[in-house]
Amino acid sequence: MPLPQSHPALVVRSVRIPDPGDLVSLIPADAEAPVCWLREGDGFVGWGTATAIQTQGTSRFADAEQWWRGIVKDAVVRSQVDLPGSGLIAVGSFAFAAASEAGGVLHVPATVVGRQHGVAWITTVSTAADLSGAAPLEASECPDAPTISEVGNGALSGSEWMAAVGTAVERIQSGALDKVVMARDVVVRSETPIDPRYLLRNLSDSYPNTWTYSVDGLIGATPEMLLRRQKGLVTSRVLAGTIRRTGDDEHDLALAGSLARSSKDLEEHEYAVRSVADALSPHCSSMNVPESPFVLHLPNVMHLATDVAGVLHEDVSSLSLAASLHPSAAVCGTPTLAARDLIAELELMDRGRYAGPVGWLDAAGDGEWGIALRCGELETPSQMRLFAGCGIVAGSEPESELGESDAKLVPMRQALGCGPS
Ligand SMILES: C=C(O[C@H]1C=CC=C(C(=O)O)[C@@H]1O)C(=O)O
Repeated sequence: MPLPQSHPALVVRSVRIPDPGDLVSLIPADAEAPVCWLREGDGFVGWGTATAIQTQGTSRFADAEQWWRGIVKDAVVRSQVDLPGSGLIAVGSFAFAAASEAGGVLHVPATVVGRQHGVAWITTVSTAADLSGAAPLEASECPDAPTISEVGNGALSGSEWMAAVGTAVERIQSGALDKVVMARDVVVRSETPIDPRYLLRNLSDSYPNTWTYSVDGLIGATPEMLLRRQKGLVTSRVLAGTIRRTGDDEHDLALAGSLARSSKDLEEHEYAVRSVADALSPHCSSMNVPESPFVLHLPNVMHLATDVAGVLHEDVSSLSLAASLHPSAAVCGTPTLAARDLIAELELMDRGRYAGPVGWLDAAGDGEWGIALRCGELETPSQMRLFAGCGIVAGSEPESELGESDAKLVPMRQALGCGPS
C-alpha cells in the first residue's frame, strides 16, 4: 500500500493535571478509537484520532516507522511533563505474519490521559487547522457487561488442535525443527455489544502486573514485554514455559519449584531467550542475559521468565527494535523460518495481530512494545476472537498443551464474563 504523501502538521500539548483516579473510567462511553496501556494503575488511556496509518505485508513495520518520522518532524510539541508516554505518542499493533490482512496500525490519539510515578497529565493533539482542545475530563458511567450467548471453536476443535500438536511433535522428533508455538482460536458471541471499557476494567483489576492494552479493537493483558526502550537502555521480559495454577498457594509454590526444574520447560525457555538475545545484540554495546530464569506468578498461570537488558549503541527506535525482535521463539519457534512455515501449515488460521508487537512510541523513538498475548480481537461489535498458544518441543504432550491453552484463555474469558472452559 503506498504511504500517504502528506500528513497534517500536529500541535501537541501535555499539561500536568491533578490525579484523575481510575484511568479506564475516563474513556468516554462513545469514544472513537479507545486506546489503553496500563500496568499497576500507571500508563495511559486515549481516544479520538489525530492521525493514523494502516500498513501491510513485509514492510508493515518499516512503512509505519517512515510515516512516524514525518509526523514527528512536522509536529509542534509543548510538554510540561517529561515522563514515558507524555508528549507526542503513537499507539500501534502489528500482525504476526507478513501475509496477514491485519497488517499494522499506528494511531495518534487526539486525547491521552496518563499517570506515572504519581504525576498525571493530559495530552491534546490537534491539527494546525483545528485547535479546539479537549473537553473536560469526566468519569463515565460503569460500562454494561456483555450478554454472552455462545463460545465456539475457531479454526480447529480441541481434538483437531491436539492432532495438529501431535504432528508438530513428530516433526520436531524427526529433526525438522527444535520448537514451534502452536496457537488456537475461540469465538465468543454476545447478544449485546461488547464494551472495550468493560474488558479493560476487568483485565486491569484482575491482572495488575501485566500490561492491559487496547489498540484498534485488539484487547488483552500481556505478561510479556518484547522490549522497552528508554533513554538508550533496552529491556525485554522473555516468557516461555508454563504451569497452571491451582488456587491453593502451598501447592502452587511446589508447582513453581517443579516448573523451575522441568527440563522440557527449561528447553522451551532457552530457545525464546536465545532468539531475543541474538536479535538485540547487533544493536547493543553491552548486554546482560541472566543464566537461569525466575518464576513469574500470574493469577491463572506461572511462567519461566528472564529479564534481558542492553545498552544501545545506535539510535534505533523502539518500533525498529520490535521489528527486529519479532517473531521471537516465545511465539514462533526455532529455527524461525521452519517454525513459521509449520504454523501456517498446521494452525489453519490467520493469527491476525495476536502474537505480534503491541505498544507505543514517542517522538524520540522511546517506547514499550509487548507481545499481544492473552487477548481477543473484536470482529464485530458483539463478536470476539480469542487466541492462545503453547510452545511445543520434543517432549510435549497434546492433552496437557490443550489444558495449558485453556488456562491462557482464562483472562479474556473471565473479562468477558464467560468463565473458564
Ligand atoms: C503463546 C503464548 O504464550 C507464550 C508466552 C509465555 C509462555 C508460553 C508457553 O509456555 O508456551 C508461550 O511461549 C500465549 O499466551 O498465547
